[in-house]
Amino acid sequence: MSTDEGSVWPEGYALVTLDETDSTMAEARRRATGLEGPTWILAHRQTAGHGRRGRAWSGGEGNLFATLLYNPACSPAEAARRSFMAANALFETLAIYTNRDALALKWPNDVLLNEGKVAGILLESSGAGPFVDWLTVGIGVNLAEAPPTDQEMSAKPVSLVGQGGQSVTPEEFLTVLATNFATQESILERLGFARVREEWLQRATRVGEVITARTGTAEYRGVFETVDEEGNLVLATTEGPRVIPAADVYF
Ligand SMILES: O=C(O)CCCC[C@@H]1SC[C@@H]2NC(=O)N[C@@H]21
Repeated sequence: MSTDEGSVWPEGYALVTLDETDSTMAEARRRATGLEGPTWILAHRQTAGHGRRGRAWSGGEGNLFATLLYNPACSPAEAARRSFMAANALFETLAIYTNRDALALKWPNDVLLNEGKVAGILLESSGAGPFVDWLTVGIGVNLAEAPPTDQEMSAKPVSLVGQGGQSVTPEEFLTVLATNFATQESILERLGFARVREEWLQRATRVGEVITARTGTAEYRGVFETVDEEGNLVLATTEGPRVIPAADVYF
């Protein structure tokens, strides 16, 4: 498939486009049983979009609401590291439509534009054994408008257009994003997670600076040392190094 702007849809990936759904995550879950191959689900509107930690994810038509459903044939821990690949793919895609120096990645899986949150990533998987049965990589990008928020956010929402970026349709954006994500899969296959991590760290914000990580039950403040081989946040705190698997980060 090729779009008006000339981008080519990646081989081996199916695309389902919906005018409206509750959430592309829920839509993917419903389609997981009969899954024949990697499938991107794109919706123009969501009535019950959600983000990490059960937060609502809203936004009007013109923004991107998409989920990739596939079986990566790996353990749950390896599946979870796909969020770094999604972040790298998002960074590369957004860099086509705006100044790449204004973009940065924020652990664990936000993309910042001029320090505001322009995109979020949500992973869900299923499987009782050593391998996942399926993985969903949900991606929301504020292409056209930043949703209003009354929730506590660690970075205020911004939109691509609102920050002076080019106007792009969700279809065109997803075509480039899907291609960039497929490239990340082949980097993982050929060079391993170490290479994905290296790319992510080059684009990460606040490495070497003092940040705060809130886990829901505890708060840690320290220097953002790195992200380890498992994708954990590593903070140097006054009590020594602290390895954090999941948290919200505040600057
Ligand atoms: O930053 C976050 O909390 C993650 C946001 C993920 C939002 C996307 S929009 C497409 C997909 N469908 C959903 O309901 N959520 C994800």
